[in-house]
Amino acid sequence: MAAQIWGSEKRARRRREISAKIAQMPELHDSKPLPFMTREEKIMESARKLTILTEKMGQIIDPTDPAELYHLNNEVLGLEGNPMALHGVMFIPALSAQASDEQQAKWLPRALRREIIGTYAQTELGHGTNLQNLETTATYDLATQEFVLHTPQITALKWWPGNLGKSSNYAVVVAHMIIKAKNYGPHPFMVQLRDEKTHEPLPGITIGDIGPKMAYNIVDNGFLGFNKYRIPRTNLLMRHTKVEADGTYIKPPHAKINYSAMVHVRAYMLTGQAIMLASALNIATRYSSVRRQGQIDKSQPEVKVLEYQTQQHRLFPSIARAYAFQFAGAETVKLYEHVLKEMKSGNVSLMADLHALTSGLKSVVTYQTGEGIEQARMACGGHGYSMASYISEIYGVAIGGCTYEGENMVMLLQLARYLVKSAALVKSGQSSKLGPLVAYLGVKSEPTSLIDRIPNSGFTEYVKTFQHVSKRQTLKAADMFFGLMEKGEKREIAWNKCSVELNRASRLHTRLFIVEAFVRRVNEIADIRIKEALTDLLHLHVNYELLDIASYALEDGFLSASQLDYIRDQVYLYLGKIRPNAVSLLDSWEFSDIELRSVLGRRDGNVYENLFKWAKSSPLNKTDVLSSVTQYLKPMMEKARL
Ligand SMILES: CCCCCCCCCCCCCCCCCC(=O)SCCNC(=O)CCNC(=O)[C@H](O)C(C)(C)COP(=O)(O)OP(=O)(O)OC[C@H]1O[C@@H](n2cnc3c(N)ncnc32)[C@H](O)[C@@H]1OP(=O)(O)O
Ligand SMILES: Cc1cc2nc3c(=O)[nH]c(=O)nc-3n(C[C@H](O)[C@H](O)[C@H](O)COP(=O)(O)OP(=O)(O)OC[C@H]3O[C@@H](n4cnc5c(N)ncnc54)[C@H](O)[C@@H]3O)c2cc1C
Repeated sequence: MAAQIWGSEKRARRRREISAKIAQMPELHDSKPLPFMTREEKIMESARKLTILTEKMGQIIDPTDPAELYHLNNEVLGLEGNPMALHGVMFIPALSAQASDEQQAKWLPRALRREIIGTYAQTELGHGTNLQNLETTATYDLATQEFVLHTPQITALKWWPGNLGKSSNYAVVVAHMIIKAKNYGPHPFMVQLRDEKTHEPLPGITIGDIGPKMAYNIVDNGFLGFNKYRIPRTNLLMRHTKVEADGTYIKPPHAKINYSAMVHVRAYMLTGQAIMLASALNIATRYSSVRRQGQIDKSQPEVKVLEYQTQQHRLFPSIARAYAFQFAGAETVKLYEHVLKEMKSGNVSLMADLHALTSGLKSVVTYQTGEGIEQARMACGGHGYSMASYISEIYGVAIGGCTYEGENMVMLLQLARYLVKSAALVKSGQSSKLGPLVAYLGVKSEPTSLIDRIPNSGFTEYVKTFQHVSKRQTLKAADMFFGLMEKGEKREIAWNKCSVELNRASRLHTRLFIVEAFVRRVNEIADIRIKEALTDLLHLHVNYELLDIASYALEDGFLSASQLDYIRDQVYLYLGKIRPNAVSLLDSWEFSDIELRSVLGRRDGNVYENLFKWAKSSPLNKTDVLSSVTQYLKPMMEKARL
């Protein structure tokens, strides 16, 4: 199963080897539980491990393999981030996709050797979503052949970029490019922020940390201001766009090609989210098979809480989602790598499809991951609320994904643009022009679902039902939009008035893609036992998801009330079937105890003893009487006694 999850037997084996090596290297372990450290201590601890890793990485992993790097990162540095998180996630990808060959030769080897640390600085205090209204300017000075970066007012301060505050000395900065008073829109520039020897900010740069966040606090998300700060013309990233010495602007082959670093993260973050969901579920499911509370049959001893159907219903559908996200994520990464290769050689024809797909997926996957992790926390009762479970940190980090790389509602609306265009093709009889991801919009569906009549259809009837609801909602939302425009409403006003319905269409379309990705993967599996276990999970997935969106299929009678009862029964049936495999389905992800950082989720199940040990190690327990008591509470009580 691990081979299915991680892509191949070799990958699964390599992960095991890497974990085993790390287990033997105490210098790479947390020196004490992270929840007991202050933010400064955590940042220091992370930097300590990061530098050891830089020295020893080659002994542990193949540093050119992103999957091995990611695993090493999760084991040693963990989810809370590290001082170079954005260096790998966005700075290097931005340079790789947007810098010319000459620029790459100059900067990439230095970045890869970690001679310099970089980040991606785009969002500002006043604007993150609406990139067209970013306020930082890069004005071309023809006389000196330099760009002058400037922060005209407080809202133009860069705000949020990870590791910008304290760690990075370079950044890819996105600013409006102005040449001879003409604004060419946001463009990426390579900018040195700090002196390479002293690490002091360079003159003209104001920089710092934005303060603690809900989670992810090892990362120094930062602010950055420019006071007429000059950089050479050749620091504009010039793979696709060029500015010549005389100020001539050569436009890129696609207007949004500069957005590629964002698309990169949107594509890669899906499997990252799947891992976080599976981690939280691994903790909750293991604990649920240790925790005994109450009896189902009063004549019997207390049961493991995992025996309760409500507990299974809370956890198992999310197990199925974690697998579904991992499989859909793997497909998306493959597509992304293909499109990136095409883009580099000038073929931009697939960019719109990739943008639509990743916009929908990042939104649905991050939202459902958040839901699943929160349910996992509640499934652990009181101990889930303790940082000893570590679920709250996983939750905090995961839900950051609902916001970063494009706020979820906004990204769903990006997909909706694509769906509405596709609907227009269907309505004008041009369905043959639909791309493969939306081809179903042009196919006539049956009047009713056959789900309960062809139970061994290999999920075909389920896929058809998802297609039906997605198609119907897309055409309905598009009709609403076109109808408003026909009545004389301006395009943007009409769009806003339909946006809830449009986003519903985007979610349904994306959920269909996820279901199909899961079906595709299960169909490919040769090993009978693995196929059987995943088929059970897929049964739970399609029935649970369909129940969740049933109103769309009931509205037009595509599903009947009795079919709904059938679907519900299937959910209960598969909860029971999955129960014996539940712990194994998560253990198959092979997270080590080092990586999970959870007392509740320990592999050996020795929870209570270790919870007590953990509590005793709380810094508050170093003394029996705290100074807050001697200074305030004790005098108060004494005064009251007088
Ligand atoms: C190996 C294992 C690995 C596992 C790895 C796991 C790694 C993950 C780790 C995660 C840690 C992450 C740390 C955090 C990083 C956060 C970094 C950030 O947030 S950085 C900051 C992130 N910030 C954000 O994400 C900001 C969000 N905002 C935006 O992206 C944009 O403003 C916008 C897209 C909303 C609109 O843009 P705007 O320019 O106003 O455009 P219009 O709306 O006017 O549409 C015009 C046309 O353009 C089209 N089009 C648009 N984009 C694209 C595209 N990319 N392409 C193609 N086309 C695109 C669009 O479809 C439309 O087409 P049509 O319909 O006309 O045909
Ligand atoms: C953990 C974290 C890490 C980050 N790292 C980076 C980084 O490394 N580099 C970087 O540059 N940035 C980074 N960001 C910033 C992030 O990319 C932005 O916060 C994000 O893109 C959302 O933009 P915003 O903050 O402007 O939200 P807003 O756009 O202000 O969103 C507020 C509300 O307005 C709604 N809204 C906005 N526009 C529309 C619209 N057109 N239609 C409908 N609703 C709309 C949204 O849906 C939301 O409900 C990070 C953020 C976080 C939380």
